[in-house]
Amino acid sequence: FCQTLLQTVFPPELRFATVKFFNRIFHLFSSYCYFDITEIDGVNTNELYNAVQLYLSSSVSITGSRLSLTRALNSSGFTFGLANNDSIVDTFNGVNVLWEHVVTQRQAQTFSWRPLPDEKRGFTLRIKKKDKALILNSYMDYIMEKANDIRRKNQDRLLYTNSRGGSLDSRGHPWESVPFKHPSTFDTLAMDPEKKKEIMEDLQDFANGQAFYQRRGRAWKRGYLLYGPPGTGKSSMIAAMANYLGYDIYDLELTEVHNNSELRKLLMKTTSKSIIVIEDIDCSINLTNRKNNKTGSSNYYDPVAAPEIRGACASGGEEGGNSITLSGLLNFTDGLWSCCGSERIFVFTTNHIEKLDPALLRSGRMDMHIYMSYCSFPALKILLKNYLGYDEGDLEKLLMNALEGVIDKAQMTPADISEVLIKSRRHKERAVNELLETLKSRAERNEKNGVLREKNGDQDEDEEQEKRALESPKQESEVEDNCKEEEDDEEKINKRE
Ligand SMILES: Nc1ncnc2c1ncn2[C@@H]1O[C@H](COP(=O)(O)OP(=O)(O)OP(=O)(O)O)[C@@H](O)[C@H]1O
Ligand SMILES: [Mg+2]
Repeated sequence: FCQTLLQTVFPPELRFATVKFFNRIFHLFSSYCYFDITEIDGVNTNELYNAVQLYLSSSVSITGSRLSLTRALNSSGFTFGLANNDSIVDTFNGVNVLWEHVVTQRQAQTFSWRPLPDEKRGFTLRIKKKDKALILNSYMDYIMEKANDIRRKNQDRLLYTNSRGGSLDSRGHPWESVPFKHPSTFDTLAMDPEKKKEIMEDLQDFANGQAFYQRRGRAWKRGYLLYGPPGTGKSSMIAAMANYLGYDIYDLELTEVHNNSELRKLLMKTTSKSIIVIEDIDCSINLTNRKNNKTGSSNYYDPVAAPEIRGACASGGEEGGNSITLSGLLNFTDGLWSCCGSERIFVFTTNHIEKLDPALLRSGRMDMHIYMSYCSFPALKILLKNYLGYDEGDLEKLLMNALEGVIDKAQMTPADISEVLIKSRRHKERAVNELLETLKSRAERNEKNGVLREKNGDQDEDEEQEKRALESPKQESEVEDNCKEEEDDEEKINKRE
């Protein structure tokens, strides 16, 4: 009766104002203040929410009595979390704070551009008012840092892809991710040890170079262009880089990106400490620069990607403005947008460096051009060690000399060679002999082809010629390097192989 009376006597506005008033009074006398960290902030995913979740997972696992336990698909580890509406006390600089995980059901969905999750999740942080300044100044930074560390250490790194096209998931992410478990490392990568060392040092310099980049007013990013025939380890190199630095990989499928602004959005949603990869860039560039496409396909042309690209060309005309342009791509890597995060590595791969637009190759765009060559003798030694366990002195000198004599002429890729070795890895000696035979026959065939070519005169798609074509952009940038001449020891940038 009283309630009905109240409702009739007090109009809703007045009731609302009364509640607000009492809330005010309560907060005035309360010694605590509260911070809500919701999972979704308007339309964007709140990075802080994920960080808090991860940060708390370490302390929750020890002290919590009711935990949520999750394991991402294909992941090798579990993540503890605070159960719904549960709370935990954390201590920072001697100050106690209380975290509560608040989960409420979302009301029936009103109209929205994209579906929102059914549950509204968030953390509430309760701290004493007197500790507010102390905590906010450093606690949040501490949490972000700690969460990143935990993720890199405990969890698998992630491989992101934009295969969904332009659509976003219910949490507003354009990227889909899976745990990244590629076993390739710099130890397993067969290539010239000196070149390998140079790349590893370059990566290390980059990762430790925050102050260097800051002081020189450069965005903290680095670009690598990997080029060479298929099966020479370009993708393996990217995996090795990610494993070496502990970075996530964003594998950008350009054929799924419809226009420049979509490309920008994708970039904005990448996190720092990541490698952004565009494979087979020559195929993707042809997507819009169709004038350059007249050269047609060649023996390295990716047969899987080809129909897709042709389809994309047919649907998205360059005049319609509905496709990515080269300048859009360059802005992506180099323009103002490329620094909307930090500590990022861009890696482009191509089988045909000569097909790339010079604008992509000019100095400063891709800091290092790395030629992934056919298997050389030092690289072969690494493969023999990795596949058969043979060390430097284990094989007879005569055999090693024979291998050394044919390896360059055979022009076999590390992928070809590992195929031979893996086939008879149970019988090591047989494997080496088979390899020698294969190398010899390949070398012979190449020599014969070479003679044939001299007779025909017009075989333009051969590796020798390609190599020469590959040299030219390199030399060009070397000249630019000399012009720049910043005599600084730290400046190991712009080294070319
Ligand atoms: N340099 C290398 N060291 C060790 N293994 C290699 C190397 N190159 C190739 N391989 C082996 O060959 C396989 C294919 O290599 P990878 O995918 O890295 O070649 P790629 O250069 O990316 O080729 P594509 O141009 O076709 O993409 C790998 O799984 C790896 O086992
Ligand atoms: Mg590859």
